[in-house]
Amino acid sequence: MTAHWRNPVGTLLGVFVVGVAVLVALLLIRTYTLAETKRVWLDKGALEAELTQEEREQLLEALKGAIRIPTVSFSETEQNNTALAEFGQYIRKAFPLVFSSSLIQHEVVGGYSHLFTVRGSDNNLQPYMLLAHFDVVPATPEGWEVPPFSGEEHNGFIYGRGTIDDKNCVIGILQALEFLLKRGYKPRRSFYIGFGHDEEISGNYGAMKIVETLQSRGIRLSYLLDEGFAVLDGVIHGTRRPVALIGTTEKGQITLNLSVEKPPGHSSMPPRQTSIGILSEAMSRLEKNPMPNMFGNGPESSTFEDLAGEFVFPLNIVMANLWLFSPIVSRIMEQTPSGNAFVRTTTALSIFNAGIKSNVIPPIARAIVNFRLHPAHTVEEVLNIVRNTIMDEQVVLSVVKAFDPLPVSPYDEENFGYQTLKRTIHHVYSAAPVAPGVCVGNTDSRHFVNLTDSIYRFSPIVMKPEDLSRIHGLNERISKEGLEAIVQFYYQLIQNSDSEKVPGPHHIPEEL
Ligand SMILES: CCCCCCCC/C=C\CCCCCCCC(=O)NCC(=O)O
Ligand SMILES: [Zn+2]
Ligand SMILES: [Zn+2]
Repeated sequence: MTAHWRNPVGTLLGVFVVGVAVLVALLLIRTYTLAETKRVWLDKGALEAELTQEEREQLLEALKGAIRIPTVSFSETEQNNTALAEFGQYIRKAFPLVFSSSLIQHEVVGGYSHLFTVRGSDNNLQPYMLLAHFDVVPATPEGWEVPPFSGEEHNGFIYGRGTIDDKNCVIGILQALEFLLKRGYKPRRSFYIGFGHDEEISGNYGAMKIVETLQSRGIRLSYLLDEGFAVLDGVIHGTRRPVALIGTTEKGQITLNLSVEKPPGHSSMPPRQTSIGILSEAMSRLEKNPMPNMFGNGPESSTFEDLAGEFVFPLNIVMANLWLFSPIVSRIMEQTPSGNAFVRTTTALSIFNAGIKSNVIPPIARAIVNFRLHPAHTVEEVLNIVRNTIMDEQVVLSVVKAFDPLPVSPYDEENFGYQTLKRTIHHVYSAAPVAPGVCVGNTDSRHFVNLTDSIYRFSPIVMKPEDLSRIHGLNERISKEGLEAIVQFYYQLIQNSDSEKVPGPHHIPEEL
């Protein structure tokens, strides 16, 4: 037996090797234990919508007609009101059974928004709500393969502003309900449908008025589903198959106005710095000094832990052991715009206006910066960081809009809304694994926090990496199959929501 003090290096090496072996064993045990507990369970959904060819055509035309109505929200104060009113007339014609059913009460709220009350047979079941919006952000033809308000079909896709955000959901919900009514469906659980007309600017005159209407009637909701995340195919690097993220919370927001005022004058005798130069430097400092990486300080960690088993080796080990690997993961995440949005408060310089004439020193320069707050940040904290980054008294800050990150909705096995969504996603999207996540964009659902604690942001669409830039960007589109899947999803969700029990892995679905 060799005395250890005679060979200390060998002893140290032996201890090191054993230590590494133990660590790897622990990592593997945790990885596969976590994966096992998150095993996807299959569940037969409710009755499928077996669409006839004529119904398929009807659905396509319904979306195309909706896209052709330019319901644009140009700015916080300017909308195409004529188009908003026209859209209301359009859906009345396109969905006659919905608008004539004795089970459904329809109201116009806030001038242009729509509220449907669908009466169920069992008053003991707490109602739920499906939310969407039909206003869209502006789009000019430059860069589009087809004109953005033509609704044209191209290579199996319908193109147009609103095909992802969010007229696809408006039409999908109405078409699913129209088909259900056509097949004699009568709901057990009452539900509400809300379509906002100003989501892209505030929701203050649409969604907020819907909230006030429901609150005045003493309504509490079992759960609420709005637009948001999606079935992500290849978006999360390293996942073996499409994964569905349900937004159980959403980031906060600050829309900040920055301005610099300086005396005007002749451009032939310019000052050392004009208002444009001063403001440009301030904006550049904000852009060059991103907010701190907060990965691991919010609910985003549970997204990856829940999905650990869906990652390829060795990422599955990494994601199951974020206690050890989160510094590496957070660095990788911040390399893409979508991943970066997941790990920090983002800073977007979105508007810059200045100057009145080429030979006049600009009297004022104005800009807008749009921040989306990570769940671990507050409005006050971010404004302090902004002030300390700009460090220039000449730059005047004024907050246009601000709200803290939203509360995290429950997503445990006992929550009816989350589990019913999960069950429906599994059925319609070939058992895609489901995980909770922080929705990086904002939605009208944030106004409903006093009506339910179970608010979920999920659009029933499949998104690939190249689709993310289509949202508010160029060539927004949806495939014909994708549109049918949307109808299928809501058709199933409405039926699944009739259950009085929280669906579990072995739940026997109700037959229509
Ligand atoms: C692990 C990294 C995952 C990152 C996944 C990002 C996937 C993004 C998928 C969908 C985009 C979310 C958009 C949410 C809806 C936004 C609606 C809207 O435009 N609201 C107005 C606004 O936010 O200003
Ligand atoms: Zn939008
Ligand atoms: Zn939207």
